[in-house]
Amino acid sequence: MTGHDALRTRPPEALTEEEAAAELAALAAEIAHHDRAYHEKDAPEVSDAEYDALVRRNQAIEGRFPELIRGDSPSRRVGSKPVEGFATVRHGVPMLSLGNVFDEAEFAEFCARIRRFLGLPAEEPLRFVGEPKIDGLSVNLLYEDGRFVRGATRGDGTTGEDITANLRTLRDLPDRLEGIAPRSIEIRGEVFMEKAEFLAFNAKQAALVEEQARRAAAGERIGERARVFANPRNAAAGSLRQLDPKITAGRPLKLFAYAMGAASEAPAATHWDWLGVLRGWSFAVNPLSRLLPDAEAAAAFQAEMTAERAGLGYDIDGVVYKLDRLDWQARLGFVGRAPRWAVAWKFPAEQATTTLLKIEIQVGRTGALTPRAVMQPVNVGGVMVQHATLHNEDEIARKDVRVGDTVVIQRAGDVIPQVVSVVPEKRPEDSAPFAFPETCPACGSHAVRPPGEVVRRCTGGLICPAQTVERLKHFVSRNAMDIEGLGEENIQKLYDEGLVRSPADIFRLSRHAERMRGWEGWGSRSKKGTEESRKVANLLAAIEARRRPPLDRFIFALGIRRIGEVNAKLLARHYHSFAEWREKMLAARVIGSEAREELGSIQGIGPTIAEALVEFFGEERNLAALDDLAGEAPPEPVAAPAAADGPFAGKTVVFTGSLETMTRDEAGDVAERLGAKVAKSVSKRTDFVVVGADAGSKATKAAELGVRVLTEAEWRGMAGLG
Ligand SMILES: NC(=O)c1ccc[n+]([C@@H]2O[C@H](COP(=O)([O-])OP(=O)(O)OC[C@H]3O[C@@H](n4cnc5c(N)ncnc54)[C@H](O)[C@@H]3O)[C@@H](O)[C@H]2O)c1
Ligand SMILES: [Zn+2]
Repeated sequence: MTGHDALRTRPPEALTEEEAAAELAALAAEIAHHDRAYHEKDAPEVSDAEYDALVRRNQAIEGRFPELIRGDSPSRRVGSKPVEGFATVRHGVPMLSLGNVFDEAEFAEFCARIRRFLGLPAEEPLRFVGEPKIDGLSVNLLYEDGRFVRGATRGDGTTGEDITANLRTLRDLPDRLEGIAPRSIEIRGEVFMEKAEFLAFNAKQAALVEEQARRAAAGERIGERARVFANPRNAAAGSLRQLDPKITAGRPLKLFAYAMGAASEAPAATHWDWLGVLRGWSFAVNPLSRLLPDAEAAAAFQAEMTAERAGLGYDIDGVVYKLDRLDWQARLGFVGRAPRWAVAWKFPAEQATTTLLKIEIQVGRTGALTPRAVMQPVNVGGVMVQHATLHNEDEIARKDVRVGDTVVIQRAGDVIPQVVSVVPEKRPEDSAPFAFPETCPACGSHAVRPPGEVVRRCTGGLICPAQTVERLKHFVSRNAMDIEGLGEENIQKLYDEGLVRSPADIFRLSRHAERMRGWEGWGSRSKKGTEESRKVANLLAAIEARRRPPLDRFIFALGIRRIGEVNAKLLARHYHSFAEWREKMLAARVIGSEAREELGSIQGIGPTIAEALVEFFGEERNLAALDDLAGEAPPEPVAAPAAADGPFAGKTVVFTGSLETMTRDEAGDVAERLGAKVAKSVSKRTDFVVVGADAGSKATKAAELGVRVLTEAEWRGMAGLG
């Protein structure tokens, strides 16, 4: 705990003016940081409950020391600045935030303030409209002469991001207002994602992330990175703020309309009637919204929504209460960043304490080890919870979570429950810090964690059951062994039937031909001579055709971390035969060995790639599977690149400086394919030096030695890259 956190637990009355000023400064910085993470990056670092606690602490201190309120106080700001890449839109009327209340007493205070301001007697009932507060992204929709002309995010409240094209992809957004519409009107509402849609969408994103991680590990270049979102709100915001509206169109977004901004004429006198007008214009209005005759009805509605919350299709974090009379709203106006006439009555964060029974380690399809808490089942806000995420090894250490601990878990809008903290006073005496396993629970192979990465991974790629199917799919894929007819579905079937457990098994399938013909769709109930009855024969023939794979494809097919096609080629060309490669890799396991140095000296093979190879060969069981495979499908040595004719055939080329259109490794690969040798340093035997930006001494040396120097454009031209 930092000294600052310690201060925070003291009531504001107990602070000196100096302490209060210091804490306000720290809070301003911290809240601004979280605002950026949440609003600009859609990637919050703390839960909403934790964030709200900071905001309330700030309010409490400001309430006690009003003269210390800072110019950049979080109580004066809304959201965050629009991000770059979007045009900005100035809202006709600012889009603000909402004040919060957490219980009946605070709600009563809110009502009392309204009465005081309007000079209403205590008997005068306050009529409200209650609307579930969906956790989404508010948008401002401008209609002119009944046509949708522009849509924007809230941004910092005054200016937002222009997301018109993205909004047009929403099915819930009418392009035209039917019937009579004002000349100009701003309509406001919430864009959100339903829970089930969010889960399905995020699962797809998670698979994409894994896939990209695997491809990146294999040395492939990845375009835009996929990401998983912390909650539906961030997913909706991230989806809506895409520079490419086609991406938005593919996301399951919904819209509920609920407010009015600037308008050339007022279409209603009460908020409730206004919702009716919106419905008439065929906007979706939340059907749970309700007209509440007085504060007691509001409190009853709050209780009702608290009970119904868990069963709703979308996340809500409270209920918004708006004074129904628009003339009163106009008189009340705004204070700071929120209207005086509306408030968000938030639900308490859904937390519960229970006992941690076990920390389970799950192995993902790419070998990632992820920890999961198994707990004594407990009711959290109406839902029974037994599992919670522990994120990763570092998180467990940071929170010092131990088996047997009493833990606080939370479902604060987030769909996957999290372990927030442990209750140290309740820790059993004999407890020990959790030791994250260094072997894979699925296969027993070493699990390693490369420096700088948070994820520990199983190295038993070829034998780990958790990874087998994915590995096998990669093994047979087009750029690897390229076995026709052995797609993902068939691999899965062969795996499920127990016929294929390792790559070598594929080459032993002919032994099971009879059995395979018995499977439905594989030739059983089909007439002789049909496509289906030939399926098994075709498949076995396709496998036979790959029994002597070229070494580079063979190496790539193994799915070793960081060994993509390019690196596999480099290795195959360098070591020439399988036997040589295997022997040198085994020898390279020793740090400082000659073989290790040789590996490191190959142009294009850096230390992380060398490390990945050594890791793979360091696992005895990988070696057994590899030898088994090489016995069934012995790889063909790779001939030195054909000395084609052309400007680079048989020449020695050096690349220096940074190229704009490709990495040096990629350029080297191209040059080799054209029959050139790629060298690292310039000598008299060098034929060409290709110079990129910031080229250093090599360019100078080339000039001294009279070696021909090429610009990147000249090199591309000569290499036929256009
Ligand atoms: N975890 C973090 O790091 C982090 C950071 C910043 C903000 N937050 C969260 O964001 C929220 C605070 O941000 P805020 O300024 O948007 O305020 P707010 O969420 O308290 O209230 C304003 C917002 O409520 C939404 N809303 C939903 N239904 C509505 C309805 N029927 N009528 C009117 N508005 C409705 C609108 O989007 C509006 O902009 C809090 O929930 C906070 O916890 C979290
Ligand atoms: Zn494993």
